[in-house]
Amino acid sequence: MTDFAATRALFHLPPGVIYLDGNSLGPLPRAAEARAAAVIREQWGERLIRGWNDCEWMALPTRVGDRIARLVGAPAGSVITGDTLSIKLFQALAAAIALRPDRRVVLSDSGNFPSDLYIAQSLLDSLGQGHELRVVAPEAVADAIDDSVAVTMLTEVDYRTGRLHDMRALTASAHAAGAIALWDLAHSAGALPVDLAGADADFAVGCTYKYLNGGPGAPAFLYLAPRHAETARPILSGWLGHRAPFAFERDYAPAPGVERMRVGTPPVIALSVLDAALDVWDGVDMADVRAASIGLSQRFIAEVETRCPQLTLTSPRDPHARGSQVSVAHPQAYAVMQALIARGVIGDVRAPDLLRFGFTPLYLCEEEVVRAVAILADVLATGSWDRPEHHARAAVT
Ligand SMILES: Cc1ncc(COP(=O)(O)O)c(C=O)c1O
Ligand SMILES: Nc1c(O)cccc1C(=O)C[C@H](N)C(=O)O
Repeated sequence: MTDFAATRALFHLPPGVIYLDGNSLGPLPRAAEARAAAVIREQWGERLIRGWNDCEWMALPTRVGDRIARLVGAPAGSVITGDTLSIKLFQALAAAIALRPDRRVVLSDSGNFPSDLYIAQSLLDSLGQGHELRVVAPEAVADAIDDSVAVTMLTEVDYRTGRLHDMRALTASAHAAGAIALWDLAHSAGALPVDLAGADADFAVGCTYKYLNGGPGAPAFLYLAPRHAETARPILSGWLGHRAPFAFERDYAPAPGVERMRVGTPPVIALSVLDAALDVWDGVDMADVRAASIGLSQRFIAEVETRCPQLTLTSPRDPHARGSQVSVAHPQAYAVMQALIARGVIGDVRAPDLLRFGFTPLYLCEEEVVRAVAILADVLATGSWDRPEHHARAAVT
């Protein structure tokens, strides 16, 4: 049984804050702070360039990848870390398309994160071979998979509503139609059990700054199914994806397995911080996390529906049909959220009208959820959100 009081003690949480935004940016694991200082002072500071060998910096992308693999149901040696999610998505999609050279359609849905759709469209345009990005409603994905589809490119958990796709069923449908299945796990990794191998996914990508608590801009990850490991073509063929980077050969030859999806120099400090952040997961059972997260989000919904008649639930009511976040609509969502944040309850908003809250049992308990909704109810009932300072828009939301 996971000891959530013990995991909570591993985080620095600012006093007076109830943090319901770990689905966007996880809080600081104490070990990450110590590791950052040690890597900067002792490794970079003292070892200088010798750190590449003495501190095994070059192995970080795979070593950290293996730790993430355990959390997303992937075998060791199938996950690489580095770059950003947008870059890893580009690489995975390009490699997936190349595995189906006779097909021209990439299928996605309108709930996908815009960056994924932008990246896909720009990649398809650059190929100049008449590829089409077909975007359907999330509920229409299953029926839209046919033998024109080269790749299904889906984000398992919708960033706005938390709606959860059935990864196993949709991957099976994609394969039955001869397509490749690519999954974005940005809102899944560390939020709920993911079984990439069991679902038979071909590619997956994800970020580590949300539920994996790797810090702002933390490196992304990419999963390559072992069956494609020797055939997938890395499109951003950087030198560190070469089979022998320090041979400095004129021509590119891919490294074995997922290592070919490396691009350039690993972000050593960021990967070290992420490595330390992942210590939190030692001894954590993802099934326990899921059960606790459902408990928190169900309690949140029940409290909101009892105390906040001004809000409308926009997430699936069935906890098994959503990830670890809940959104509710209010016409003045932005100002309401600013008023809430001013009272110490941090969530976020997504335009035009969604208040979004993430549930992270590693450091959040039910009493805080109840208290957060009491404050939200007060903000709504008193109209304290309707002050000029709460309407002033920040650049990043
Ligand atoms: C589903 C999804 N895909 C892609 C991204 C973009 O990731 P990044 O900005 O790290 O490249 C995000 C979040 O920003 C996301 O939620
Ligand atoms: N990646 C982000 C950033 O650099 C700044 C602010 C927010 C983010 C996010 O992660 C957005 C996020 N993917 C979302 O679910 O909306």
